[in-house]
Amino acid sequence: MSKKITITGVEIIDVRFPTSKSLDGSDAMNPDPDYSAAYVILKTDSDSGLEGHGLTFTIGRGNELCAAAIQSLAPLVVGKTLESFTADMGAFWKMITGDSQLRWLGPEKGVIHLATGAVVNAVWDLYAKAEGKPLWKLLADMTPEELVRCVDFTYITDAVTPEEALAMLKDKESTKQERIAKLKQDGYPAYTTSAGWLGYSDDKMRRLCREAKEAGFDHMKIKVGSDLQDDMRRAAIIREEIGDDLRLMMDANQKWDVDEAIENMAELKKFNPYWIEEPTSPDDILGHAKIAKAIAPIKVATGEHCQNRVMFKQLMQANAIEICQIDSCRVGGVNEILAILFMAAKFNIPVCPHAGGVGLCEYVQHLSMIDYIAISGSLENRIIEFVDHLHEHFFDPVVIKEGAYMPPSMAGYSITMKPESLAEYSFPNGSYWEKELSTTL
Ligand SMILES: C[C@H](O)[C@@H](O)[C@@H](O)[C@H](O)C(=O)O
Ligand SMILES: [Mg+2]
Repeated sequence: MSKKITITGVEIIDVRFPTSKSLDGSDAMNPDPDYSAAYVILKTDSDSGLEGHGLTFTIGRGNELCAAAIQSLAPLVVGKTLESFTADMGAFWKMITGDSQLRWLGPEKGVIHLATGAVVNAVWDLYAKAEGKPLWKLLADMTPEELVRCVDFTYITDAVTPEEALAMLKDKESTKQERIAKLKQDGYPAYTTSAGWLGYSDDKMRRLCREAKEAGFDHMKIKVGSDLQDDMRRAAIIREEIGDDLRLMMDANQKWDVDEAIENMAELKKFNPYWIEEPTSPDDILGHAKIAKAIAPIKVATGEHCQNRVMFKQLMQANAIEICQIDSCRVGGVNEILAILFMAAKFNIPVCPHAGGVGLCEYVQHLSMIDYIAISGSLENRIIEFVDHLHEHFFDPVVIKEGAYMPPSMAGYSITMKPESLAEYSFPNGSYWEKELSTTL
């Protein structure tokens, strides 16, 4: 970085896509999601017009609360230089989450933390753009010491210490380039949820299963949790389409009580599910542990609603999760994700990020790649979720080849949306919503 870059302002846009109309993204708990983003643009004084973009994902109503919380965080970054942050990214994160009056709203959970995710990710996007590198490469080029310094270890040193994290990174340092070469060659394995949304008709589900298989996917996920008999019927159809060899995952989106989850999985096990995702409340650590014990060898997966690293720590310590589903903007952005990746590597738990939303595929590919390159060093049982919705709105959309994510090459965090998309889908005054709301009034 040559000249210092000052953040001069924050633009916040409430963007909503009407996915509930096609039932894309529908599940047992969320029957009508409108994939939405509280979107942030960090404006700067750079000569080349550099901006940092970030978003946090919601499913529609309430997106304005996240936008308002981002507004509350804005004074913490406006008027500061990017260099003052990148000199110590761990300190930057502590500053953003440490404002005592705003911290009262969490701490580190709920709307304020979703907003933190958007702002922190926008700073990382700006950093990566200023360095001319995709985010995964920016992180991969850091020394072990630099990467460890990005993390706030507060509340997790009983699970992993900075010294242990450093040792993990040093252990993988000499073989990093081999893994980068492998990613460029074969990509990072993915699974698809696109066929499995609950609101889809049987015919559509069958067609999408066939298409996914032809596209090279060998893992698929379906939604369960509305009605057991219907879950069994749909699982049977999917197995008929994909055969016995492909891995099938199930996602209950928090629908069940603990014992109900155990009972229902005793029935659904005949379809040989690889994992059951969010079987119950995301806050019920002991409940997850009970389920995991009862339904083994079916694995318990969770994380898309796990609010911070402290909850992940407890899930891991209690043997309550076997698949860690990080979410790029539910927790406080890249820094906190790194903390979770260190813990997952320590506990030997595969990380399979959550990406069912808008922009989440674009984000999480970078996170899984840095996990493979520098932290866990492994692809074993690791797959990134892929959903085939709304990629056309991004400048640097994901590239999937033969069921795998190819490493992005454009500078930044791949999350920059096209201005015309922002204009059309901003709520409620974008051209799409003006028209839609005037006809529904
Ligand atoms: C409402 C959303 O589409 C969820 O169903 C989705 O995030 C899902 O849980 C997933 O695992 O992708
Ligand atoms: Mg899910």
